[in-house]
Amino acid sequence: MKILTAQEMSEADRRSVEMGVPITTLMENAGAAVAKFCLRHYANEGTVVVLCGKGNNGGDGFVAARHLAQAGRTVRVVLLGFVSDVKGEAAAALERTTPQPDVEVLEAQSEEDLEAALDGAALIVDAVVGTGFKPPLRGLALAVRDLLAKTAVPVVAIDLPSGWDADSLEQKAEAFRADAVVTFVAPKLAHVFGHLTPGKTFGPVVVAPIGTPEAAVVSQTELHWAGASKALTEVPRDINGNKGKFGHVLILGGGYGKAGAPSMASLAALRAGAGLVTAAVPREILPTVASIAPELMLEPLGHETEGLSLELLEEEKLGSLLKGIKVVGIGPGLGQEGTTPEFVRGFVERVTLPMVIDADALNALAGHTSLLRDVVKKAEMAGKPRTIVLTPHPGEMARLAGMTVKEVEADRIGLARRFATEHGVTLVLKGWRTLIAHPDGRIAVNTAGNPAMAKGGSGDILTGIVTAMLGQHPDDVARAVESAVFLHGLAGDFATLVQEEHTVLATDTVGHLYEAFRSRVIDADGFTWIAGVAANHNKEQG
Ligand SMILES: NC(=O)C1=CN([C@@H]2O[C@H](COP(=O)(O)OP(=O)(O)OC[C@H]3O[C@@H](n4cnc5c(N)ncnc54)[C@H](O)[C@@H]3O)[C@@H](O)[C@H]2O)[C@H](O)CC1
Ligand SMILES: [K+]
Repeated sequence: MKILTAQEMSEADRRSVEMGVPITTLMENAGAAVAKFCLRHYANEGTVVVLCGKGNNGGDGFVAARHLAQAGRTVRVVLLGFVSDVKGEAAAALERTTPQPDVEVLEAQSEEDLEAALDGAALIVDAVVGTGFKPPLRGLALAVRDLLAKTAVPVVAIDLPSGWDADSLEQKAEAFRADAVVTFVAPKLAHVFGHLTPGKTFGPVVVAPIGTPEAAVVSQTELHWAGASKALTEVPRDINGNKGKFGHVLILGGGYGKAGAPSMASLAALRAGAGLVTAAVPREILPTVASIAPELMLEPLGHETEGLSLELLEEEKLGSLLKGIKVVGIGPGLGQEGTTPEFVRGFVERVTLPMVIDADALNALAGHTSLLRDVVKKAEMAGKPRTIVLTPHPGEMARLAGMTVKEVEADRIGLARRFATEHGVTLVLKGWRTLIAHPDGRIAVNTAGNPAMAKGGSGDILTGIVTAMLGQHPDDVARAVESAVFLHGLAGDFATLVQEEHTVLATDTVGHLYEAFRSRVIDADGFTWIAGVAANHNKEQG
């Protein structure tokens, strides 16, 4: 699903009208969608107060109010201003709403009016201002913001929490509080990158289709939202499939005191559907790694203190290590001792299997990234394109790109895109809103996951999941990687529903992977949950 700027959204509306879908229809569908969301998720009795501005966001609010009243809810529309000031489409929507005997319309002129209007509300719908917001927030809207901050009544925002700039990557103090957001057609930048409360992830953000023709939605940014692909998680495993068909994964890593990393990557690969998983680790830690799961197979590598032997790169030895392997995950716990970095570079050069490169294997490539470009080019010329996925955190990215972490964080999108296109690789830049940059320049943004996952081991788990997904879907690299990243985040979100962010361990997320695979981001009403999907599923099941 594309991610749009406010400008692109208004162009989509304009094109939509040209293509024969009038604003009236869009507004009717938008308001109906909001009502549907409220009825399903805030089904409690009690008055719904719909706070409306005078623009089209308010128009959506009038339509929502009508549907809520028709569904039997007590509805109070509170207009910030006079009915006579409402013009155009919004006025028409208000006219379609006011014949409803059950909809009370109040014209609020003061803070006192607002306070009285909110009295006894069981649910508040924020339709004060949407994409038409021009900062700074002014007039009565300021008073509304302060009242919402004080009350515990749930708030559902239409399109955007009022006062939030659709293009802003950072939430400003201006914006209203919201517990859920229903937006339309496609997420805007703020829905994907924004924090509602600084440092805090926030509840459901859903995208409702409102009849805008697909062709009307054009995005220049090449940014899209990375959900788990239904095609990859919903389709049952081939009934005739055997373990070979689902990919034999090799996790190569580990070192003295670093048995945990390859263990966790292997465990995650097993849980993410790989047919077979082999961990190739230094002989000394082999028994420890083996103990993570009896399903795991093991291959001993040489002594770790001198680093991995370059002899392993000899054709015969490599051939025997990689026999039957479909995809390699290299790096977790590998260390940088002695010859190891040189081994990694030789491995990347010689092994043409799809490969996920993480941790110390990434560090081995710092200062040698031209190697990536060269092997990718060479393979392309030979007509056998390579699949290389790098999974750096910002520190590893900084080393790879030869810059500081601060510089990486200042332009994550630009840097990820440049690196991926220049080197012909898929780059998973981890952190708040992990980015997946594809070699063709497209970028997917992951919205699943939470601060519980900012812990050691998380990256190893991700490497295992990405490797396993690639092993199962080697011809669908982009979707396999995006799905893996999303599933990992979602598993973390499910974990925090039963534990606290402080207590969740990386291995705990593996135990919740099944819930991530099971969950659907598109609900029964056709809404796409770009945030809050775990909480929704948990509620439905509970
Ligand atoms: N395809 C779609 O997504 C559709 C979206 N719709 C909805 O329309 C709004 C955008 O409507 P627009 O009329 O352009 O603007 P707003 O209603 O968001 O804002 C105008 C309104 O707000 C007041 N205002 C502006 N800035 C401020 C401020 N700083 N402080 C206080 N008040 C402010 C202004 O005075 C006006 O009264 C979009 O978000 C969707 O919700 C349509 O339904 C069509 C389809
Ligand atoms: K709003």
